[in-house]
Amino acid sequence: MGASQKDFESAVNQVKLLKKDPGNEVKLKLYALYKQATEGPCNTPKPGLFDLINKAKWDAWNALGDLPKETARQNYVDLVSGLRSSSDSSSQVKPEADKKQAGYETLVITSEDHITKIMLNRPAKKNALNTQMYQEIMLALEAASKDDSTITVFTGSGDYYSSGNDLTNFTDIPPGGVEEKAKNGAILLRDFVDCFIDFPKPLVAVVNGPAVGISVTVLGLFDLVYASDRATFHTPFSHLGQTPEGCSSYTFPKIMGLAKAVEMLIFGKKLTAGEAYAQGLVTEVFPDSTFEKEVWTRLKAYSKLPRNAMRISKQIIRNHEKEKLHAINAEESSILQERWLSDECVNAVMNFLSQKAKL
Ligand SMILES: CCCCC/C=C/C(=O)SCCNC(=O)CCNC(=O)[C@H](O)C(C)(C)COP(=O)(O)OP(=O)(O)OC[C@H]1O[C@@H](n2cnc3c(N)ncnc32)[C@H](O)[C@@H]1OP(=O)(O)O
Repeated sequence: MGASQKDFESAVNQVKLLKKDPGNEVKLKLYALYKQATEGPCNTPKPGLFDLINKAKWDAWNALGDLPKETARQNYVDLVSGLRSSSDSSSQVKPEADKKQAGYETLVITSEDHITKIMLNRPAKKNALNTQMYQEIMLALEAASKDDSTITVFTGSGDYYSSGNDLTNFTDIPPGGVEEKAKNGAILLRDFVDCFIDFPKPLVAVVNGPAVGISVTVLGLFDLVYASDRATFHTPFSHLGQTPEGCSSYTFPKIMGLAKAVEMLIFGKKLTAGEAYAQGLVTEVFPDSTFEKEVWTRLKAYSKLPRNAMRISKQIIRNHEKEKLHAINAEESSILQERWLSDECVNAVMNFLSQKAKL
């Protein structure tokens, strides 16, 4: 028998009493199930691109399609019951969690010296970007665009900057099947890259180690890229049956010339930090032993420069390309939507996952 209206109302009240913040992804699920259970299928207009929070909520609700109200009610009650037991058994907060700005699970965000630092924080997975991390980065960029920092910095925790798209993202197939998965992936990719195209303040990448895939391609949209001499830059798209994203099909030829861009984007040549510097993708390379110290000293000095002058200069430098970049992003995302359904891509991802499977 399904959950009664009383069970549902009691679950709604229990959510307010949870000891531990369940994180954005779970909150979105709760929101979507609540709306579906009380109002049925999503019936409101899609919020605008920059209304990130309401758009994330709308996407979550809309993704439930025609799920019956009774099933949504039951799923809501089950989800809350799971949260209650995990909240009760883990009320001892880990020290690491204390440091993180509330609401983020895959990032550590700090603000100091007028610098907002967004640190990718899944070191055990080489900071691979899972769906939650893409969403949290979009929220973090929106918040950073409005806070009182002058510059925003991305970096990675652990030995990698980022290993790119989390290939296990491909395994979580929704009820609508692989076509729906590919469609959702293309929407996520497009929204994600749009946030970088539109980011109004100077954006800096502190590339502390190897970078792969989308963590490399979006560097073409950053204003400064500082790299440790341990960093490498790798875009193995053909190996994965995939194609370039992050506007790199446009920015890379522009930055490094067609020949070198082709070597990276079609043939998957991995660049050292020195090579990436020589080709204009990296602003400056530092010895790993002094990387953090040198880079942060530099950035702290830059962060004292007048905020508005920097923002307006960025606008002048970047604005005339914005429309073009949005169009390129849309095109790259829609090509990838097709690619993700191809045998070439499916086989490459299966190959990675089966090699890594602990059998
Ligand atoms: C929705 C938007 C989509 C946008 C399109 C984006 C495209 C891209 O970004 S394409 C690039 C995708 N990335 C890759 O192909 C890299 C895959 N990973 C690797 O090749 C290797 O893991 C490595 C070279 C990055 C590191 O190798 P190694 O030093 O041997 O370390 P491990 O392989 O043992 O990694 C430790 C741990 O992390 C997991 N992991 C690392 N990267 C990924 C990843 N990209 N996706 C999923 N999982 C990843 C790895 O599986 C290990 O996990 P455990 O076995 O559970 O410890």
